[in-house]
Amino acid sequence: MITIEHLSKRYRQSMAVDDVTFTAVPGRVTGFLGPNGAGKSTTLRILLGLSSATSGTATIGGRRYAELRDPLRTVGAMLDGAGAVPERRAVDHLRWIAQSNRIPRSRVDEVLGLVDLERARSQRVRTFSLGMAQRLGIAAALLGDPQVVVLDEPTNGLDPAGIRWIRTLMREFATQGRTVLVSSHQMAEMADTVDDLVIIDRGRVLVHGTLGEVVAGHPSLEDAFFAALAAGAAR
Ligand SMILES: Nc1ncnc2c1ncn2[C@@H]1O[C@H](COP(=O)(O)OP(=O)(O)OP(=O)(O)O)[C@@H](O)[C@H]1O
Repeated sequence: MITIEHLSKRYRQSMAVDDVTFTAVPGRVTGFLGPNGAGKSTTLRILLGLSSATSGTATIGGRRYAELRDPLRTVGAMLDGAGAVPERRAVDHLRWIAQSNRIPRSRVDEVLGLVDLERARSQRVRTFSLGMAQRLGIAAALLGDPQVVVLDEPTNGLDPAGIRWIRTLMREFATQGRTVLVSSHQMAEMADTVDDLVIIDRGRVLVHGTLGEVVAGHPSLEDAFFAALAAGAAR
């Protein structure tokens, strides 16, 4: 379970994240939806120990990232695509992460299979298409077989087949009882993918509920989203 409580992050005069509170629970896909600059990545970076909070907490299973005994086996994350050295071969990228986290080498072959990259395993990352790089990023996130999966805009730049693949994968994770938190600014994709939804704008949570609750009373998620943004701006 992911718990964000009264989380704030100030950059000089502006609040990138402003008193954000929500949870993402096991067995469900939680969408984190907001326009550019809303504070999604900042929240996720704090959750993953890559940035510090000004105040409040972000925990995974009740612990801050820095307090996790075995982080990669607890939470798998993909931020900014593969995040691999371009000259490295895909398999070596994964082996390096596995080795530095005491994960058996055999798991590298397993995750390459899970993301359907076996045939590209010896290819250098710089030759990868965007979709392949996203798959490699997901493979790295899955190395520790974590119960919590965090994906920051995983479908950015993907073709419809890639989007469908990621959607199916997230659904599988949830069915397996994992907690899935996925950020996006694409509404159609969220409407097809998530169980629960958090809408954020200008660092503040505007709506948090099940997809049905958020859309209720609106013709579509897109309408609900813009209504939430307008109501937030008027506050
Ligand atoms: N290192 C930084 N220094 C100063 N301001 C920052 C920094 N990182 C983010 N910000 C600001 O914080 C706000 C939130 O940014 P963030 O990247 O979290 O948004 P986002 O919702 O992930 O947007 P996007 O969909 O464009 O990725 C923005 O106004 C951004 O300019």
